[in-house]
Amino acid sequence: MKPAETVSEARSEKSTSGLVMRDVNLQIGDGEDIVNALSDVSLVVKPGEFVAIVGPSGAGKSSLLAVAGGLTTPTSGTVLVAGRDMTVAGNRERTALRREAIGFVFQSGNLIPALTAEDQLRLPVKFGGKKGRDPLELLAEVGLAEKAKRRPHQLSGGERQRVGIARALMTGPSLLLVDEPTAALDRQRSREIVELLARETREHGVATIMVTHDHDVLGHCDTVHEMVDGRLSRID
Ligand SMILES: Nc1ncnc2c1ncn2[C@@H]1O[C@H](COP(=O)(O)OP(=O)(O)OP(=O)(O)O)[C@@H](O)[C@H]1O
Repeated sequence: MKPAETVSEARSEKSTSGLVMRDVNLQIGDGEDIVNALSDVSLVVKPGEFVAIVGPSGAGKSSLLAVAGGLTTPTSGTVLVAGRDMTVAGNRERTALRREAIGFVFQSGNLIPALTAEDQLRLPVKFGGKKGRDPLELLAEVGLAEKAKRRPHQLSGGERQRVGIARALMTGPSLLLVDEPTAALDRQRSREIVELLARETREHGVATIMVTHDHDVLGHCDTVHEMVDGRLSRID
């Protein structure tokens, strides 16, 4: 049983269309090998808010993204995305919610080698079954108007990352989960990519969480949280 206060808090936050995580625990493994990947993690990210998560390797940052994105079910706790509870949704509903309401951006763009930039953007809409934004307009928004017909090998690392960001925004997600977006980029490109994420977050009212090791880019974020041994605390 959850304490009554937590339940009513979670209910009153149902109208928040970003992310609400309350008292989330994730245990991985069994017996003596059990790892507390997440311990009592609570985090609210409102629409238009840009949150960074830093912390040492193995601290639980990827686990947090996996739970927030409905890829992993936590051992206990509540995870609301766009007001819907990911932890009680069945597999099918969770997949639908993920496609409609959540965008993922990965380290190196994770693009499909054979597809042009424009076609990379059409994919999530094809699978999501939801009317998406106009790919060419979105490519222009991320500074790639001239490169819509290029395939990933004809783009720079920063440009590939921009395509990855545009693709994640195609369905107009409530929540954007970004894992180490600047890992493969130099300083200048890193700054530009994070500036782009900050702008998209604010202009489109997306709740964005970015995991990063790059302390240079934290100035663009609204709040910074640190993950240590599965525990999350706000540091800025
Ligand atoms: N499938 C798994 N089986 C067992 N333990 C796991 C598994 N996945 C993750 N872990 C453990 O859970 C903890 C959190 O891992 P997680 O990948 O979330 O950390 P992280 O902060 O993202 O690390 P990094 O910065 O290196 O990517 C670690 O102790 C890790 O070893």
